Amino acid sequence: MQRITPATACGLFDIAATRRIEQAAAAALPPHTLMQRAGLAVARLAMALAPHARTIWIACGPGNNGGDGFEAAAQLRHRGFLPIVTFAGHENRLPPDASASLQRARDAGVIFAPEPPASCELAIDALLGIGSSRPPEKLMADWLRRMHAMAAPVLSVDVPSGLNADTGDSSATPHPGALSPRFCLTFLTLKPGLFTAQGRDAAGTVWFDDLGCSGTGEAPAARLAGAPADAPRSHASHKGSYGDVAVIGGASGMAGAALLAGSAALHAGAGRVFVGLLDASAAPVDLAQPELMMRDARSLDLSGMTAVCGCGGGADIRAVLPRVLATAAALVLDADALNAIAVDGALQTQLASRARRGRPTVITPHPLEAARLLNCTATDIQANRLVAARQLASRYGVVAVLKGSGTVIAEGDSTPPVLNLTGNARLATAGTGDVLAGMIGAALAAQRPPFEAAREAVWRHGHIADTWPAGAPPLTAGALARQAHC
Ligand SMILES: NC(=O)C1=CN([C@@H]2O[C@H](COP(=O)(O)OP(=O)(O)OC[C@H]3O[C@@H](n4cnc5c(N)ncnc54)[C@H](O)[C@@H]3O)[C@@H](O)[C@H]2O)[C@@H](O)CC1
Ligand SMILES: [K+]
Repeated sequence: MQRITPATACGLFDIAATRRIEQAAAAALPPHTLMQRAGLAVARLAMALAPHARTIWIACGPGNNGGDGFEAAAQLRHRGFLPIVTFAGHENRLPPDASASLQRARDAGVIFAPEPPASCELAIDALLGIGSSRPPEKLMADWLRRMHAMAAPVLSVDVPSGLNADTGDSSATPHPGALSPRFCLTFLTLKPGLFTAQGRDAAGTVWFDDLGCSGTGEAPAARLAGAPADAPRSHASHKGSYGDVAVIGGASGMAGAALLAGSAALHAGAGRVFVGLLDASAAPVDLAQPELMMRDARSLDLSGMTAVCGCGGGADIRAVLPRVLATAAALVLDADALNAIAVDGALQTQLASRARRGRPTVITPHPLEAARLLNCTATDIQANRLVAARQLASRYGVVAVLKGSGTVIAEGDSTPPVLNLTGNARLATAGTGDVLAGMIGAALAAQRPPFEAAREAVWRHGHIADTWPAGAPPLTAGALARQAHC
């Protein structure tokens, strides 16, 4: 059993692949073995999470996920615990494995109750796993609501009930805000839906058990990003070794966004950083950051530079975009640049032509910006973030960074997208997106391949928030930018 952390780098498998892996594993083992292993693993984690629990409530559903719950109940009872099982199903319609486990729970003396206990020290959600086919209703929905209203930790078996294991969508399922601590023990494969959209909030800390069935010929649907390797600088390097970044943005009243991106690029290690402001009346120097070379946006020669375009650009960014798209050696497009491209077919054609000319581009939309670029709604984007990121990447010939809980980084169709696990709600403050754009710009300027540049910068950006000291003042975008080297 392994706890998944932001440093974990491994493949994620969709439901169809997981089913094939499960069938192959079950065929190679004596009957009922997988479910016994799954139940034992649940019982072990339950005992570790609540070693002194008097009451453990296990809510079991009508399929094999419920079977894992019965099996865990039997194992816990054998070890002296007093699990209380509530069963939302019909005994005579259970699949064979689950039916055998129900009998084992009865034989072990497990208590079956018609109603959940009023309180417990641990609740185990074994209602629905990868066989969930519609939002939980009536009894199941009621039990889930009660479970998440309790202060006790919740341990989800395989998948939080009602969560789509492929997409992380659980918009119709009662998984209310962060009340109780959440854990999820998932089997055989790690599923992408545990790590993006509503998946992270619903699952909490994820544990993985391969049930002794390691090794698979299946192709992953996505991968976890994992921590980037350190990149030591050679002694003989100089500022030219790390490239030039030009931030283009900062229309009237919005210079701060461009300065934040510039500061982030600087602290992330760019050799030189120019800030080309769209507001011609802006101050000629940033006294707090004199390293930033302030220019008029229209005067910069971008042919040897990485441009970071759009931060605080407002409507004025439209006028400079044709030249930026045509001339920037490498490019990060954010915010207002993305909004301008979304409504302009000529700019879209120009963007797509960059890939054919061998000029790398990374785009960093949040879900609403992504929706504008794909001509759909933010709800559509959130319903399948992996697919949306892939569509962005292939339609525009770019590396797409779809921001949000479980940021997705996608590149074309040949590479599986990557899901990033760093970051937290501290980043939900103005300017943090500008900082990310600047960090990606610095990595591109240092000649990192675009997919790697995006993956590494996204990981580091979130890691700063994850390691921000608990008692320290709130994380601001300026402070985030100053930590961009971490
Ligand atoms: N078969 C095996 O040997 C193993 C199965 N495993 C477990 O089995 C799970 C998959 O089992 P199943 O394929 O039986 O699927 P589930 O147990 O996830 O659920 C399928 C059942 O729930 C019903 N259902 C779906 N959505 C519902 C809803 N909203 N309201 C009410 N009923 C609903 C379906 O009609 C079906 O009866 C995995 O997630 C995992 O927990 C693991 O124990 C590994 C081994
Ligand atoms: K479950």
